[in-house]
Amino acid sequence: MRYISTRGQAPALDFERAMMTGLASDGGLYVPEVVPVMAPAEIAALAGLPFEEAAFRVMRPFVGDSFAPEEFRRLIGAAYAGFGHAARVPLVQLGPNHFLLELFHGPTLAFKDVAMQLIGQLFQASLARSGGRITIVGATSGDTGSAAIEAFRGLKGVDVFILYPHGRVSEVQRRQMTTPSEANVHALAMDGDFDDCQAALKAMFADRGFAEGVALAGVNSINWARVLAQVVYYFTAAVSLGAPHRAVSFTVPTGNFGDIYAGLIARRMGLPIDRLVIATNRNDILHRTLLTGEHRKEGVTPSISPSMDIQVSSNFERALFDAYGRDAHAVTQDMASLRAEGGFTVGQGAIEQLREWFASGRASEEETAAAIARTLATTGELVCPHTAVGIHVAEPHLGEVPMVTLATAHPAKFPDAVEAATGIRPPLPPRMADLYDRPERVTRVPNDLDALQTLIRERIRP
Ligand SMILES: Cc1ncc(COP(=O)(O)O)c(C=O)c1O
Ligand SMILES: N[C@@H](CCOP(=O)(O)O)C(=O)O
Repeated sequence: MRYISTRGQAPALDFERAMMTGLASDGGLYVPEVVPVMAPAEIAALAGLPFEEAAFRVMRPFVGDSFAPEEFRRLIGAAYAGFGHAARVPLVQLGPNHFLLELFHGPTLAFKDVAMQLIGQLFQASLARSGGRITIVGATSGDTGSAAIEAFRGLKGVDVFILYPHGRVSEVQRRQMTTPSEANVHALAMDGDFDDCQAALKAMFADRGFAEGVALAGVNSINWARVLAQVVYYFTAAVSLGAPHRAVSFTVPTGNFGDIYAGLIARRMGLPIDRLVIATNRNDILHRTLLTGEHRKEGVTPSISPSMDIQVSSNFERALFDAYGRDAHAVTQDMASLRAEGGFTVGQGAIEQLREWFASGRASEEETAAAIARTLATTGELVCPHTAVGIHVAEPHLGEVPMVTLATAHPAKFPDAVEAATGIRPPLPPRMADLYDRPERVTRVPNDLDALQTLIRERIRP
């Protein structure tokens, strides 16, 4: 299995090298040259399997020779052993044909753990083979950072630097990133918003001297392995609702577009997904793009679903590449316009294709809060604000086909928003009960590439 860049200039790589490389050297994102298809019988055979075995079967064709089957099985087992639910990603019924897919039973209480725990295992296995060391730099609006720190804290041969927008993550998210005491963890509170953090990260990859000098690695969803691990739960959820004999729809709270792109891959692999609905908060560039065909960023506006306060959605590039019929030149031009002019018009054929693949909607702040309150009143479920965005957007699509809304974080990560909407302050799980007592360790950093690179060079350990 080979991976190619959406910009067409970087060398094609195998799974392991694409994973360890992160962003392609031409600035593009790696995608599989060919998406493997699962036959209906293979999909049906996933029913009733433990999550780990289903994960192995869904991901295995993408991995090629990078990991031997038994090693890959063992790494998957280790990744999910610490999840707090036997099903790993359980489905909960909200209404007659509406289900929540709870993706927050991992160690840091957000869906990012599902992929990050696996990536941690895969990176360790790869580094043990090569004997190398790496510098992970991640950009986060709150959840990727804590998941990455949890997956890589204390590991030999790895330093992990996390850039988060100062003052724009929840207190729980911040403390999850600033309280780990391991010397290889570096929480950096940057002036700016998430888009600035992600732009700084991409600029570090573009500076090949820096990237090679520090052995830069990325664990955001720019990394194909992140997307791949997220494909799995579309299969497990759909199969438990009757796929492949019956189609299932999904609504996905969306920011950086990694999670919903994983859904597109699942559909392309043969999973009968009817609607794939993008749910955005007030930072609604993706919804506007589908409505108007204009992909134009406005400033990021803080919201009560802060992890989705994103206007430059990295993985949209992967969807565009596919929508343009894999025309790397068209993607490269659009990305240049996004950088230079703040936006571009999606080509006519491509926008029609995207509208065929995705539906979309947005939730205002009031609608998000109302969805939290309404869900509690009608179902007894307390949901996080990101999940509430999904529920609000999913509701008009409810009908004959079962709808699965992705519950992307635990409500206790966002206690202020949940309490404001319901009067209930969700408690942290007992293992995190002392989070507010642990000392914090964080460095304030400017939005300045040179300063960031200097700090990283000085901090990395041999
Ligand atoms: C809790 C939560 N929900 C939804 C999202 C959106 O996911 P994605 O970036 O894959 O679109 C994120 C992060 O972006 C998140 O942390
Ligand atoms: N919401 C994310 C933003 C980064 O997303 P990623 O999937 O590209 O890592 C976060 O919580 O950091």
